[in-house]
Amino acid sequence: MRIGVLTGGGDCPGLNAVIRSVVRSSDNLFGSSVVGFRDGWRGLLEDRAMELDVTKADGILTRGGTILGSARVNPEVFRDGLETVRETLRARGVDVLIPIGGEGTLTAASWLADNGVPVVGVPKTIDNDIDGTDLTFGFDTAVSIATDAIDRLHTTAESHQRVLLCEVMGRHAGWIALHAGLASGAHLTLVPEQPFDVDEVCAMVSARFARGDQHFIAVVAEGATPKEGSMEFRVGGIDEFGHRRFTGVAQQLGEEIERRIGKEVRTTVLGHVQRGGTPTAFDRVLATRFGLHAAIAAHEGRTGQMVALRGTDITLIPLADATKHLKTVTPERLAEVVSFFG
Ligand SMILES: Nc1ncnc2c1ncn2[C@@H]1O[C@H](COP(=O)(O)OP(=O)(O)OP(=O)(O)O)[C@@H](O)[C@H]1O
Ligand SMILES: O=P(O)(O)OC[C@H]1O[C@](O)(CO)[C@@H](O)[C@@H]1O
Ligand SMILES: [Mg+2]
Repeated sequence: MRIGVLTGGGDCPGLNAVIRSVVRSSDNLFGSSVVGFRDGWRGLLEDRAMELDVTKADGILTRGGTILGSARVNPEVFRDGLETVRETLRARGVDVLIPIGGEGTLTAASWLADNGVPVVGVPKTIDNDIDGTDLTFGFDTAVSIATDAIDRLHTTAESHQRVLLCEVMGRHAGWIALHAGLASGAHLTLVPEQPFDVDEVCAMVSARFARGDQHFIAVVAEGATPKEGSMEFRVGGIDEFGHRRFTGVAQQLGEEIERRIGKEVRTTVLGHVQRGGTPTAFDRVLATRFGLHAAIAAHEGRTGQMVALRGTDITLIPLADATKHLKTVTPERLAEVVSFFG
């Protein structure tokens, strides 16, 4: 058999570990060859093929990023290219394609499956917002990086009796903010799932300083927004790939806090630091297991599916089910944080 593999959407620590695992297990268990397609779906539209073998996959387990490159392609352009995709796969002799990506890549994979292309999806994203899997690889790494950064912000904020806002990634889901906030003992966590009230934020800051505390740390997910009418908020429209353009919610909130209560605020935006570099041991293991089980599913003809972590087991779920909804932070999980720091 011949397997195709590509990485789509934003990169994520652990992508190379999946690629290595697909290559090794296809070779060792089934004697199959693997071809990679560079730069996400663009690789299939433009036949950017790259032969992969055990030697090429050597030493990439610990490397961040993706040796195949990644890209975003306008969804309409991709759908218009269905015949080209089929032709590329036929010409390269691919029996089953393994796309590794976030909700967009997996939605495209599900659509390909509906159109008769054999695929087995692998979920990736630091945002941890793919439904049907308990976790995605990359999330643990991103939370570790954010936690380390916030730990450091605590001491400098204390020294200057400042309010420090740390903006972390999380387009639609606040999982990184929630976990990094809990792990680092932040005083407030703002997530996209629950618009914040600036009056309440200012009241919390004032109350903390009034009782003699020396600093205030808030973790703000990049996708968080103020409640309607709560403050003036600059929005950035939609980019060519259908994603909201962010305009720096933490910076805007910081300016508003300074204006309202006169506390000195500093903002740190962690950005792509959260996505770069080597994956944690946890993410290496999860990515490796996903790659192995995706290769096995492909060889068993169990296509139209996505590998998923359920408890400690790797299972398969239909791509159509996994891409119906995003997995967002539940009110119960948010309540845990509020009850702790309130
Ligand atoms: N509804 C769709 N139909 C067809 N193709 C799609 C669809 N949604 C996304 N895609 C394709 O999948 C690509 C990757 O999607 P997207 O940019 O959302 O990244 P992702 O895989 O969700 O990863 P990230 O977590 O970084 O967002 C898109 O650039 C587009 O080519
Ligand atoms: O690297 P880009 O294309 O700016 O994408 C950033 C987005 O990708 C993610 O890292 C993963 O979905 C989000 O957290 C973030 O909003
Ligand atoms: Mg996406």
